[in-house]
Amino acid sequence: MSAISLKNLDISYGTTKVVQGVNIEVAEGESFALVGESGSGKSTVLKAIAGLAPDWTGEISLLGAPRGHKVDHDFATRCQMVFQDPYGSLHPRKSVDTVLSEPLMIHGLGNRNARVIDMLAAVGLDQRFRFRFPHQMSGGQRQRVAIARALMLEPKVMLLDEPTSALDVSVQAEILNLLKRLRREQGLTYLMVTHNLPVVSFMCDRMAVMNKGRVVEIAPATALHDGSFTDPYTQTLYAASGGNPKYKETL
Ligand SMILES: Nc1ncnc2c1ncn2[C@@H]1O[C@H](COP(=O)(O)OP(=O)(O)OP(=O)(O)O)[C@@H](O)[C@H]1O
Repeated sequence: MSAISLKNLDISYGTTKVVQGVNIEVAEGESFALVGESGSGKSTVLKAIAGLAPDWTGEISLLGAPRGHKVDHDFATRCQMVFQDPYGSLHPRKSVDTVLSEPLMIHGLGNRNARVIDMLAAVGLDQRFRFRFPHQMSGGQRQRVAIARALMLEPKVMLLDEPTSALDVSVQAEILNLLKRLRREQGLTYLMVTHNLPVVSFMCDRMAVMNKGRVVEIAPATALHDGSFTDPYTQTLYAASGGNPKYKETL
């Protein structure tokens, strides 16, 4: 069974179709990247899976269960999204404790204190961060909180939309290492949007390359070591990236 299955997915904003005929199967436990230039439709695919893009046709399934078009709370417990900008995704007037407790309150789940304490530790934040507000934290610390919030309901699938591109390079490496560790420890599946090929090389097993709303190639991330791509657009993208620079593993 696939963790994420997209079949003949078309997505429109109004009368404009921005994603066409996307077919992707992400295996359980896999880390899969969506890459491509700005405007190619990567984030829109994630939004449709998360229920944030209203106008889509085709099939979206998560762990074997099809997604409908309505808000689906059960879906939210299995799949969560982390956004690029931790400022935007955290409410400025809510403490970390509130931000982390909310998903459990919404879903009527107990043991909030224990779970908040555990998740802060899991994302490498000291317990004193529990009663801080977003403006009292660095960008990297805010992104750790956003990741902790996404994990509060113990989802199996994480949708990561450029989760490190708003951070400076050394902090990017810290967050990528954190995501890598969490995936291993919690058996997570990742679908990650990025335009950064070194991130794919470091984090992902496979990648789909998007151009103008379509998937033009699906390749193993190891193709980034030798440039063995078949599609001309992918080859151009790879050449423009200057080869295969790397992030350092710190675990
Ligand atoms: N809310 C919206 N309303 C109308 N058009 C939109 C909306 N959001 C995105 N689009 C359009 O859909 C297309 C795909 O956008 P999308 O954000 O998915 O691209 P992307 O590949 O993720 O780009 P980037 O890397 O810059 O985030 C673009 O042409 C964009 O202008």
